[in-house]
Amino acid sequence: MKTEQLVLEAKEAMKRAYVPYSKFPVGAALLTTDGKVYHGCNIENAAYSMTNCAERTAFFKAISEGDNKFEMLAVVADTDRPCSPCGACRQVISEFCSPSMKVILTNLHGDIQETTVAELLPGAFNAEDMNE
Ligand SMILES: O=c1ccn([C@H]2C[C@H](O)[C@@H](CO)O2)c(=O)[nH]1
Ligand SMILES: [Zn+2]
Repeated sequence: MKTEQLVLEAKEAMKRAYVPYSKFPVGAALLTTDGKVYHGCNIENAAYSMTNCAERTAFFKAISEGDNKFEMLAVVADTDRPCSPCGACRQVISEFCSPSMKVILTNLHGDIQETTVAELLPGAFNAEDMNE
C-alpha cells in the first residue's frame, strides 16, 4: 500500500474522533504486513487523563485482534506542521515496531513528513534493558 492511501485511511479514522473537550480530532492508520489497516482516533473523557490518543487506539485494536506485525503508520490532524505523536505514543509505537519502520506524519494542508520509529524515539527503553 502506498503512503497516500494510508494517509486517506488516517483521515477517515479522524472523522470518528471523540473530542468534546479539546475539539482536536486526530486520526491514525496502522498497516499490517499482511495488508490489513487498523484505524485509530483519539477518545477523550471527562476525566481528562483517561484520554487515549489516535495512535494508541490503532495499536491496541490491532494487538487485541492478534495482529502484531506492522509495516507503516500514518497520523493526521489539523495542525500547521505534520502532526507529531506524543511521548506516550512514541513509547508504545517503539514497543511493537522495528526501529526502521516508516511513520508518515501529516496534516490537512497536505504537508507530509516521513520518519521512522527510531527517529521518533531515539534510545527508547526496551525489553533488553531489563536484566531479569
Ligand atoms: O499525536 C497526537 C497528539 C494528540 N492527540 C490527542 C490527545 C487529545 O485527545 C488531543 C489533544 O491533545 O489530541 C492524539 O490523539 N495524537
Ligand atoms: Zn499520544
